[in-house]
Amino acid sequence: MNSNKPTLQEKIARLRASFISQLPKRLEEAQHQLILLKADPCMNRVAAVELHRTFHSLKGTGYSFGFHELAGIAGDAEDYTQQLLDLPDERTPPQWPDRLIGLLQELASQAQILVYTDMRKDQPLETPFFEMNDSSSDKDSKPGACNRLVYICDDEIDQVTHLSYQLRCFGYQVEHFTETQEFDRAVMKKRPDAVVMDVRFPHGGTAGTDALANIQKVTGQQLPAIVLSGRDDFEARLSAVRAGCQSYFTKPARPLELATALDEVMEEEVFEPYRILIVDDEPEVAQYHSLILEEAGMLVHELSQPANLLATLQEFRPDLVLLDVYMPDCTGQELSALIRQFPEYLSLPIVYLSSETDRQKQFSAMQVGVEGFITKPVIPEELVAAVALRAERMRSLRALMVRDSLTGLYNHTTTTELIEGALAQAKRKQESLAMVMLDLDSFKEVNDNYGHVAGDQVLLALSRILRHRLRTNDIVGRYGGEEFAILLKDVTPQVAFELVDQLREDFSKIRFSSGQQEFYCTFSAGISSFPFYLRAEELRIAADKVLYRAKKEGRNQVKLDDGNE
Ligand SMILES: Nc1nc2c(ncn2[C@@H]2O[C@H](COP(=O)(O)OP(=O)(O)OP(=O)(O)O)[C@@H](O)[C@H]2O)c(=O)[nH]1
Repeated sequence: MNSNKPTLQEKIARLRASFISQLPKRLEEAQHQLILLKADPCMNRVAAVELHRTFHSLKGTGYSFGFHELAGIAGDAEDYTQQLLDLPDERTPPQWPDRLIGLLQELASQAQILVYTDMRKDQPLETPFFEMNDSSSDKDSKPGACNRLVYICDDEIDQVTHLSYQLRCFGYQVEHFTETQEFDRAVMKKRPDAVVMDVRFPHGGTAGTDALANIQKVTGQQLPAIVLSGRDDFEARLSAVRAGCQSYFTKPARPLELATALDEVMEEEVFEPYRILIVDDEPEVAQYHSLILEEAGMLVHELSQPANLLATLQEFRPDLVLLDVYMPDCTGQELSALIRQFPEYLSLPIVYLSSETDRQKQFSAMQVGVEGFITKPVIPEELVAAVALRAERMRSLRALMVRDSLTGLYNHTTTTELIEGALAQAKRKQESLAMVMLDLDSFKEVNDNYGHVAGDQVLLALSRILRHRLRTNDIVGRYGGEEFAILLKDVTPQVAFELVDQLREDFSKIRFSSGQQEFYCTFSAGISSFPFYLRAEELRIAADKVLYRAKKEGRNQVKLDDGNE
């Protein structure tokens, strides 16, 4: 029996994901139709009708799935194509190809944003009896808003006040309690995203961890929690394990370490299922393996017709392919070789799932760049483990292509592409944008005085602040070594200035440590804006120029471009 039957929400989520994955292909087709259209001086009506249909379908499906931005552009394109179709040939305006090319470019930018967003999308939390914490929607709407809610429970008021202050600098919304009873009441009223709990309280040596264990017992749900305690003995640590706490820190608190641990416990709740493609000509066999993997939380697509493989790869975007070796139309070996003909699938893990036990035949079948061989009948746990391990590696590899490995922010190339896309969108919506170039001050000295590892901690802390304090639809990238590029959407230059200046102030108060030494760090930033500058490169140069001025005038400051540089 399949206990993992997808809910309606999950089915819709799958359909949305599939729509997103198909977008590049659809837009490619539209581009092809446009080329045909352009090639004919009298406008090829057949291609125009086809193009109209494509825009129409993108609009309809886009709205159905809630992609209003994309659907809006497709709607404009549809209207414009309809106007062209309604005109007699001799009255077609000369600028029509440019207008359509522009709209198509906007659609491509929008599609790119959706694809990236889809790669980093979170699953909603299931909190049936707690009041839903709606702070994430704040984050999307208000520039610079704090987001994730952390409860700190500790009876040492000085510790708590200082730690709350530092964690707020990292972008958490923090509430603190000095008594466990007060903490209990707050949790039942509003579930936090994570908890920092002390162990010892005046009324009990392990009263803090006991309170957490009790909440779990009463509600049946585990709160993501870490311990920060003055105790460092076996009993205290064991009580933390029993209360389900993921990390244990001893006082004094090191805010960056705690922020990192908090991120980890919160991220554990985010799970995007591995996407597995099973190619097997026997549907029942495919279904059986599919059930095992689905039971382990994976998303599985079964394919019995190898001829549909390429289309399926493109649409389903699997993290791994499980291939039967012997099929009537072609062999697994041939299919693997075919997959490897495409550069984009060179790193896609392929694993054979076959009843072939002859080691020699297995070995020769793997010569075409196949990762592994699992023999039927499978042991379910082994199948799940082998697939999960390889799929995870594929995920990490994909992330590497888009993100900077140290900070997890977008890398230089991705940042530049996303900024171009956002600019096209702002032009269409006639919204303002702010571009921020941000650079750590005297960072060489930090490395020289406290070591490269400490320098990396500073980079991590700054990226964490940027990620948490900016809205999810803002673009934050690591542009170079100690330089960051940020694009703030739909903000006036003044609002952008105030926001970045507040970040600067908060960041300057974060206490870093390296061995016994403690130090603080600052950054300088330059801001330029659209529509004052119309092109991405102009925006960057202008922001860079004022950043240079901020450095020259003493660092630890933000400068706003006024067009006079
Ligand atoms: N720890 C660490 N340091 C890095 C990384 N990338 C670049 N850096 C260092 O960043 C420093 C940048 O130094 P400079 O360009 O001289 O600038 P600065 O010392 O920050 O001085 P100003 O920008 O003028 O305030 C160099 O020492 C680089 O080695 C990294 O990933 N980790």
